[in-house]
Amino acid sequence: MILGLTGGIATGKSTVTAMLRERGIPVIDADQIAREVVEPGKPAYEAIVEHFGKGILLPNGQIHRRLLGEIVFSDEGQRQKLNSIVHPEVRKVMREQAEEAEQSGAPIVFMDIPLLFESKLQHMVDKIVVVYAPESQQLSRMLERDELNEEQAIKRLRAQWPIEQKKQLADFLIDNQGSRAETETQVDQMLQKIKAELAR
Ligand SMILES: CC(C)(COP(=O)(O)OP(=O)(O)OC[C@H]1O[C@@H](n2cnc3c(N)ncnc32)[C@H](O)[C@@H]1O)[C@@H](O)C(=O)NCCC(=O)NCCS
Ligand SMILES: Nc1ncnc2c1ncn2[C@@H]1O[C@H](COP(=O)(O)OP(=O)(O)OP(=O)(O)O)[C@@H](O)[C@H]1O
Repeated sequence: MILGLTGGIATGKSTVTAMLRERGIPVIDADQIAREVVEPGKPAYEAIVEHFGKGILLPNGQIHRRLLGEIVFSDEGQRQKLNSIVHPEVRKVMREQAEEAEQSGAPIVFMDIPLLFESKLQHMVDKIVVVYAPESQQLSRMLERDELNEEQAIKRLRAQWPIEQKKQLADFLIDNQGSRAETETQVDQMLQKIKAELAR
């Protein structure tokens, strides 16, 4: 069974991913793949430099993510352009990794895809898990974690579907407003339900 793990920015997807991996469950990470496919020399890297110019590179030739983020989270057209370069490459690698995991005999595979709904990727998964925290907490966790000011954090929030909308579409909801321990309990309960479904 392939489960899509999604949510909003800073709702706790990586936190839940770490809990799943601790339990030996493979998780394919779209954000991680999105970083790998834009490394120097990769086709997406070349296309990004071609479109956005050498001004978005660091002195070592890597993409200046903060600067590119500033551009694409302030301009929807530029964001769509970046998405159209990066997303097909990400999907390709995700499919390859899912096949590998299934071939290795894993009965349950998670795919952490932040933009699962926005990119209409529901067809890639059997069930959808939404990691939820209210918008106010998304903002405060973003401000604490990332070196963003409030305006920049709000722009990132606005680039995604509202979390309340995603919450309505979940097959499994993990409410990550409380402590990590409370989230851990919900992860275990969800896994029990999934295993029971598989055994049926
Ligand atoms: C714009 C970039 C360079 C900013 O990099 P940065 O290191 O600051 O952020 P990071 O990649 O860790 O993303 C953090 C979060 O931002 C959100 N986010 C990222 N890209 C997008 C996007 N195109 N649209 C909406 N939200 C996005 C996601 O919730 C993601 O989890 C980078 O996010 C990127 O290349 N984005 C395009 C690819 C993409 O869509 N990635 C996310 C899902 S595959
Ligand atoms: N239950 C919790 N209690 C306290 N802090 C938490 C909890 N869950 C997550 N956090 C913190 O909130 C921040 C966001 O969590 P995390 O990185 O897991 O979110 P994410 O959904 O993966 O974010 P992104 O979309 O940016 O990749 C992190 O700094 C994390 O340590």
